[in-house]
Amino acid sequence: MSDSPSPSGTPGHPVLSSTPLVVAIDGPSGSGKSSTSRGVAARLGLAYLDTGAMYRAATWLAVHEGVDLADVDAVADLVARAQLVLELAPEHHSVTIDGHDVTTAIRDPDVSAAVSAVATNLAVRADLVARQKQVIAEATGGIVAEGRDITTVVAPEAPVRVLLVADASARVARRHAELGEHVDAEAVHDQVVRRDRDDSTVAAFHDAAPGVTVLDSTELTLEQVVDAICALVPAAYDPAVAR
Ligand SMILES: Nc1ncnc2c1ncn2[C@@H]1O[C@H](COP(=O)(O)OP(=O)(O)OP(=O)(O)O)[C@@H](O)[C@H]1O
Ligand SMILES: Nc1ccn([C@H]2C[C@H](O)[C@@H](COP(=O)(O)O)O2)c(=O)n1
Repeated sequence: MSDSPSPSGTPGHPVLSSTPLVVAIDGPSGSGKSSTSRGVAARLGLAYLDTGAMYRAATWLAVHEGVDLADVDAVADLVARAQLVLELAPEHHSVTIDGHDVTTAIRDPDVSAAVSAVATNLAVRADLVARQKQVIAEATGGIVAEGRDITTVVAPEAPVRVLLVADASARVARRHAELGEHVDAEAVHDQVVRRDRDDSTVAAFHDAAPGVTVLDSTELTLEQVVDAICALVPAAYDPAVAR
């Protein structure tokens, strides 16, 4: 609980912030960003923005339209013209691009294997970052946004910024458990380790920027991670959840 008097409050009774709460969560693949972000959003009654889903949807569209992912201009032009709609409720966050519901399809292994080619397309990044900023600015009830560059590029002024990390072995094991033991171990390793290496060429998500809280989830349960992030919320936003 804040003990410094706010402009018109008194010690211990802060004036609730009039600006919507933004929680920014970055981290490598398999660190638990999506699960954690959905949990924090549900607990705090906030919207939820999965920016990775936007890059995945853009990738799905390019593949669906038969565009060569190496043709960066063609991909950027296609994405710029695309209508991308995300449902922002944490419990059902659908993704639609140009009228196609791709909520499930964007999680397919072929999309996971190809998405870095689109995520490292700088013109696509500029386009999707602008859209992400607009979604956050329009989230009048507050929002949790997760990805790789939220704490540094998309929402660097967010009052709560977290870099969620975990040991590579834990991240690979979690993703393998999620996909099923039948999935080839090499493919899982590629989805986690190789993709992070590619992604880190355009977004700095291995080291925390100044003011960003690093949270290592390796030895924590999902619930413990959600608790730890909710505890970072300044009292000015909601004393009930800042305890
Ligand atoms: N703290 C945790 N302990 C154990 N398992 C976890 C924890 N956090 C998340 N998981 C599980 O690990 C798997 C990956 O989590 P999640 O998809 O949230 O990671 P992510 O960082 O969003 O990955 P990506 O960026 O690749 O989408 C899921 O099955 C999830 O339930
Ligand atoms: N803000 C973001 C979010 C995601 N990406 C990249 C990283 C992955 O290659 C891909 C999909 O993300 P995931 O769904 O696995 O979190 O998009 C990015 O570069 N910036």
